[in-house]
Amino acid sequence: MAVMTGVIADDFTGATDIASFMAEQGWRVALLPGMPDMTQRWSDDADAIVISLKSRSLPADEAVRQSLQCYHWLKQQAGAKQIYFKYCSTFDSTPAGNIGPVSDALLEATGAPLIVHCPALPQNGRTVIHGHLFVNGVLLNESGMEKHPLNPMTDASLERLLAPQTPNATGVINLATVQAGVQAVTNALHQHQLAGNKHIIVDTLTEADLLTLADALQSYPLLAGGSGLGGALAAIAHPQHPLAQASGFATTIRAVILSGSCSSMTNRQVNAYKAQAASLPLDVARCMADDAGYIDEIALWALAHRHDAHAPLVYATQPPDVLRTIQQRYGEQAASQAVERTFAHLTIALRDAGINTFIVAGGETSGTVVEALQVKRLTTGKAITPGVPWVFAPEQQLALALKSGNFGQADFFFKAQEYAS
Ligand SMILES: Nc1ncnc2c1ncn2[C@@H]1O[C@H](COP(=O)(O)OP(=O)(O)O)[C@@H](O)[C@H]1O
Ligand SMILES: O=C(O)[C@@H](O)C(=O)COP(=O)(O)O
Repeated sequence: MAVMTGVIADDFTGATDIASFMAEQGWRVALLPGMPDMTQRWSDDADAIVISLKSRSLPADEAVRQSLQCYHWLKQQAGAKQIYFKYCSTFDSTPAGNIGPVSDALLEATGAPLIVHCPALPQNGRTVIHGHLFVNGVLLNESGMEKHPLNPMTDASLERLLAPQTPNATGVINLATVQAGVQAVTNALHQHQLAGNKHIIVDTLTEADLLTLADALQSYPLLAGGSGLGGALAAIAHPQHPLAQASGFATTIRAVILSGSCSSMTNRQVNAYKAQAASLPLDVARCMADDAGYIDEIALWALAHRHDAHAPLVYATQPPDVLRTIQQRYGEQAASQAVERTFAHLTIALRDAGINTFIVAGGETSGTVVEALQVKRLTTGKAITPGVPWVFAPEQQLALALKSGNFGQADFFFKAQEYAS
């Protein structure tokens, strides 16, 4: 079966985010965690296949290699007509990549004249005006994202952020043009193509702007950005399918919460939750020591709380000043790897002890957890909050909620459990 859109997502929360927005608009979405088997032909009915990689923070050449492998599979084995490179609505990247290098590799592979970048997600407060990214009306570099542990976003100009990541020329389609309608966008794209610009950033303020862009871009071979445009592509597509939301909760839900995001929203969510539920902070010194006894201790603690009214929370989440001290002591990469490794081992220990429901905060953290669980295929259920659906691994009988760092409100961890039924 030919698939309309093949999505290559650079992290796992991003994959469930775009899958959720597409499914809510009536698309049949297949969600594949990790790279598919290159020899396997796709034979199911799907409007979109979303592949989640954990490539956002990899060295650029490895991110490119994995993304291209997904691209070839999506084209050759699934017949995808359009390729969508899903990255973060806060443009998470560093001067080394990976948005520029992966986009350039996909440009070359597809032969597309240009790649359109639409990170905006107005429903969650991400907008782009004059090529500058805002989060809830605040410039990206003042939104808290400037303190991200792996990719601090210290500028809001998308052209300036892309410049060190690509040798190619960039351009912007401004809001006035987008709001002038589909033909104006089509003309502007043509002008950029004539000028030789390769990376075209589109301003987007509202849901209506997304629909205009989707209309203008529905047959474009190569798109990139957040989940907003993905949802809009599904919204304007025909035919629509009846909304089908999977459900796969175990009869007896045994849940834990693992939080590895240090975003400002996750800090609020952890603070709100730990005031009312059992919670355990990770000790990064012990994570660094990679001591198996530590994993057993945390797992036993979590299991002792599995019958509490609220699921136990294990968290590495820390406010920026504490995080800075930890990173200065151990190094950014080493500390983050130690924390991720601890979550991976803990996930396996908890799964082996009968935990069947994981609520996870943070994109890299979610990637670590899903990789540890060796999940092969996920189905998409109802959204707890925009961009965060429950997803299910039917073979392993697991339910997962993978929350992007800054998504949800302060009560997210409570709300996720209310939605588990
Ligand atoms: N206390 C901590 N000290 C050092 N690194 C941490 C700490 N807590 C989390 N991290 C690391 O920070 C990164 C957070 O990234 P991620 O999970 O993607 O969150 P977000 O979705 O907010 O970007 C992870 O690699 C995680 O292991
Ligand atoms: O586009 C988004 O904001 C999310 O889908 C996403 O990618 C979030 O990444 P993390 O905050 O690292 O989870």
